[in-house]
Amino acid sequence: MDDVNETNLRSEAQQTQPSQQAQSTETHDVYHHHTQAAAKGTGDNSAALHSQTVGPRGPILEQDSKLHETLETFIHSKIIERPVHVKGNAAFGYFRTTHDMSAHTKLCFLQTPGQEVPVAVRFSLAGGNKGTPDTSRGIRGFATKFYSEQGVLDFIFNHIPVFTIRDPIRFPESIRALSPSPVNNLADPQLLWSFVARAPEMTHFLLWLFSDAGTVKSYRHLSGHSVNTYVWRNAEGVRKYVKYRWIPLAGLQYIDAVESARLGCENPDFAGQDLYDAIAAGGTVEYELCVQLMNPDDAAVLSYDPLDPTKVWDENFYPLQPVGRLYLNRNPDNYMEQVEKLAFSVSNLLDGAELSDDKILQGRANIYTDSQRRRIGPDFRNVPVNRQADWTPESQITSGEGRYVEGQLVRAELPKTDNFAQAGQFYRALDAMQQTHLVDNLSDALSLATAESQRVVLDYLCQASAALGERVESRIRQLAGS
Ligand code: HEM
Repeated sequence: MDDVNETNLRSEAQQTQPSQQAQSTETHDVYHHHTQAAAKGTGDNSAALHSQTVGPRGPILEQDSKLHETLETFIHSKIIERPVHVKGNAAFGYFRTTHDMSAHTKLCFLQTPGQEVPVAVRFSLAGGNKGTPDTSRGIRGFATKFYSEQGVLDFIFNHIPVFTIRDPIRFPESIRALSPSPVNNLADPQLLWSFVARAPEMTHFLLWLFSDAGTVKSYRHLSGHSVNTYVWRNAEGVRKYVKYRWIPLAGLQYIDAVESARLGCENPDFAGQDLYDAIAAGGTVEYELCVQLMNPDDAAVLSYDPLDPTKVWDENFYPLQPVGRLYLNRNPDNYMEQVEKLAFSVSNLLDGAELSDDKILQGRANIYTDSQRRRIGPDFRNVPVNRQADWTPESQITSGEGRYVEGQLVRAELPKTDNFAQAGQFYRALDAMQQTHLVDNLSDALSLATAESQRVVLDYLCQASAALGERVESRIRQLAGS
């Protein structure tokens, strides 16, 4: 199995022969063996193996271990779902460095243009379940595993640049707000809006979500944002803040609410199918990796905190710098082993890449592997696609080695919150049609909230942009009258 999966992960330059690839599709469970055996029959289509019975009409014997193994193997063929990002699709390929990043980071595969590492990427829907339409409004995940000579590095990104909250202790509450009712498993707008009313920091995220950026048709046309601020450390030990971004080379594309609903009915797996078909037809799906770099001292002079994931960094001051390109050119051939068991963690780091003090990022540091121990089992690192069979706790790269930190233990908000300025900038930067889509989408959803939640959320919108707040309020009045 090890050899087989090693084969699947090699970069394009080292692609395997078709016969080897076919071999990798074989799963060695008893169930599969039986169906294969039946299929090979010469004209006799009866089952290759029967349950052991007393006479041909039964009863079945409890001692029939062949039957037992067959059924027992079947019930273990599924694993526990991820707690979030349940629905997803993956592809394999490689990353090629285009720019020497050694001035900023020791990351082993970013030292020389032309360096290549194999990668696995999983795109996902952050919310919903395995039946949720790919085109429905929501956040898409974009997770990448780089298999370098020094070990594995994971990027676990979302498709919009800002997050809902800035303290991880609110994560369960925020996910419950975006989930169906625990009472009847049906959509309950009060869950979302009562949370938003208690989370002014979510205003920026809300505008992104209800703009057309919240409805995506294809994984080949979306960005990936690190959202969180990470750290790069160079050979001299100098640390810089870094935000990463994947830019789709086929261009960024969003759809509006009408097309989202139409495509969702047509094919709930629209984006997954589109990705699979593009690669199966011999195509390559490509993204450019860019970074924004910041001197940590800038935090003192900025109006916002660069460790706050509800904020973006102004590209005029922190320009996007190209790093390399991602090429996806191979579909998985075993969904369970290569997609469901993919185990990403922000703590899969390499020398030169660290976590910052961004509280959301720190809150994520251990929870991914906790989830994987539960859903895959304690041996999740030994699953070939995760390529960490030699991993030990000592081999883990921990962040900030040697850094001096001092302060009082507190449970406190960041000193600079600035919840509304960037939300207003986002609205003003949209063209007239996009502004109208945002107003309509937001009004339709907010009109279902209680009067009190509406009042509070409208106040947040007005603080972001008086024009936006007024348009949403008047549209809600219109909807109530119609
Ligand atoms: C406190 C904040 C967060 C917590 C507690 C959290 C927790 C989790 C957990 C437990 C999983 C499932 C892991 C697994 O079973 O394999 C997950 C998956 C994921 N998370 Fe987060 N998360 C947080 C914030 C974020 C942020 C800010 C992003 C993006 C920037 C993000 C992106 C993802 C993605 C893309 C996946 C799916 C990975 C895959 O394809 O397997 N999460 N998260």
